[in-house]
Amino acid sequence: MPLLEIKADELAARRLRLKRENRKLFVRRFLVNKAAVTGSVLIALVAAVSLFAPWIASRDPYAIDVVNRLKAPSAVYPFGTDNFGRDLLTRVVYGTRMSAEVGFAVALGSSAIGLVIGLYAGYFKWLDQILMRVMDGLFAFPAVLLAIAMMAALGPSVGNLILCLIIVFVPSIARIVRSSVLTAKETTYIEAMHTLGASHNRIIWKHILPGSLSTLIVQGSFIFAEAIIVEAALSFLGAGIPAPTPSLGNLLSDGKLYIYNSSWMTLFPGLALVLVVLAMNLFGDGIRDLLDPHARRSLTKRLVQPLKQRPAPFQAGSAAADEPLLQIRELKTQLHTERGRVPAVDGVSFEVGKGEVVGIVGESGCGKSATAQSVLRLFDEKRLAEYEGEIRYNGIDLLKLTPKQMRSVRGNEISMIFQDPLSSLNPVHTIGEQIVETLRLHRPIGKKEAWTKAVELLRLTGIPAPERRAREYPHQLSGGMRQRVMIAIALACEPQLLIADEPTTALDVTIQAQILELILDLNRRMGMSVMLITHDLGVVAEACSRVVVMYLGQVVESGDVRTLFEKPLHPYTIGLMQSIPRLDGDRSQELAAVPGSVPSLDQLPQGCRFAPRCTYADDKCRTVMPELAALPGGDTLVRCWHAGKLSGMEA
Ligand SMILES: Nc1ncnc2c1ncn2[C@@H]1O[C@H](COP(=O)(O)OP(=O)(O)OP(=O)(O)O)[C@@H](O)[C@H]1O
Repeated sequence: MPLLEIKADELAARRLRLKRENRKLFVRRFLVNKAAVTGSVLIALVAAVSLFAPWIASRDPYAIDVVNRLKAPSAVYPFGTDNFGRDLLTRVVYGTRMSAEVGFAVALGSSAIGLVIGLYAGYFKWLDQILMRVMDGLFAFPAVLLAIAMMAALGPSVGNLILCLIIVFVPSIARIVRSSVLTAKETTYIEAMHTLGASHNRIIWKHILPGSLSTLIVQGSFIFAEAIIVEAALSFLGAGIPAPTPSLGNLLSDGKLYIYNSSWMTLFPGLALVLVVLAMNLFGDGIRDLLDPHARRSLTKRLVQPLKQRPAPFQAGSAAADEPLLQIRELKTQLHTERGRVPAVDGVSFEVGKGEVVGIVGESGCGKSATAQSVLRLFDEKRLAEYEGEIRYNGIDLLKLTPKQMRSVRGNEISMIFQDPLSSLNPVHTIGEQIVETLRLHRPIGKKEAWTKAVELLRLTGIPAPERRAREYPHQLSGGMRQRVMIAIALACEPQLLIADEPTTALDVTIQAQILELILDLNRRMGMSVMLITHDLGVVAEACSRVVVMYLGQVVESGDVRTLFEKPLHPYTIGLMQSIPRLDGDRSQELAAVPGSVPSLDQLPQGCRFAPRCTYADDKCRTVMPELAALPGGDTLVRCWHAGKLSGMEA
């Protein structure tokens, strides 16, 4: 039976039904949001006035009629006339249209430019320094003052006004978008997208942008309102739209001299200004609530066009059948941190065979995750990390691949799952969309087929009602379910190697056992190799055939699980084993923990790294670093001067 069973017709019908339900739900939520409804009604009114201006006000907005100057509102002139006898209703209608056009153009222009600047400045640190300093410079000037200065230089015209206002408002959009990018960048789901092989541009536009959209739309609508106010202020001061073109600012400016005797000249343009600004502000507030990613449904799909680009394919090598799938040789990963250059991984060597489960153990900070991240080259190679050594995957050294080739390895050949499934999933995309994304990133398949596969993958990982779950967002699922989803995403492209970095740590005990069983079951059924990173030696004993014990960036002991657990040779492994609670142990006795704690990487001891915590340490240990080597007649590799002596002792 094929792994992913397809029931396309049934799924398509359900999908259509769910789409309709989503739409209905959005409309219902919109209708109960008073601010959004009132704002939208007012905007519709302004839009109608702007579009149908010639029909609403049939008089010529420029026609001077001195005989009828300064006429009070009446049946003939509902808003009265101005100092040139022009019909004020007509001028307010055309003025509103002009102001709305300026507001719309400025909101659109500044949002588009500010969005691009904010996205790239937030994502690339080096660009941030340049772009944000320029933005800060512009932001330091009060909006009106900056606009006046630019208009004075360019000269008054509608086009120049729009250009100046776009420049004035770009910094506020850029700053807001940038800060939402900085927050998004911290989340593990963006890291997870790197592990799945997504390019920077794809991550920015597909995964970070949706999270910034609600902020952008809200801010855009406020800028619409603010641009109209600044336009009015500039025109009022004679530095905006040149007279006699009607704009709300010009009308207020015209009325200021007659405010005491002909107050209608300022009253009606003033009311129109309040109406437009209020409409945009109410709309912005309402939309902010509706677009909250935790409350909304499938809006992102409509707002974001999927990007089509795919990473260049990685030509998998063909290692001999008996050769290990992954061979790590003398891997060194130096990280440039605030504490200086530190060796997070320091000469690590081990192998993962085809279909094998290898455990990596050690206390927190021993370099387990750093080793895993190095295999997928997840550290930023421009600023943070330098790699040395070899990481041979199917005979090909991953350290020699280009970034593009590396992207096609991640999520495709080698997948990774993390300990916190919630932060590894994108909150603004449904579960199904995220699996489809991974599939389409590496496989030339259509959306429909990818969706069917996504549902089957969810079924494979034991998620009940997978069709419904695929439509849900990460926050709607329990921790165990989310980890199953992460596994489904990791398995989407049927990788040959799964790196599971403490996949059960964030889950409760019964769920931990289920997730572990699921990983092992998939390993057995799909023949997929697994690199299992854990603190839990019990899990290693149960699940792995070989184990690698790490301490301070180095392998201190590695070998066959049974042999190593029966006769651990390194004092650190012995310490770790003694700290495991035993059912047959004496419960009145405290569990022995390894004394002391893992030192920081910038304070590495001389000689054996474990010496300061080791009860067997002597002068030689404290001065000369032991090599990782097997004892005569043994297979287990150990890095200890006293291993020979310890091999004769009981653990
Ligand atoms: N991005 C990073 N920047 C700076 N230092 C880092 C980074 N990632 C890891 N390190 C450092 O590398 C060392 C090893 O960390 P690593 O996360 O690999 O440990 P670990 O054994 O996986 O621990 P844990 O079980 O807590 O995840 C630590 O000293 C850590 O501070």
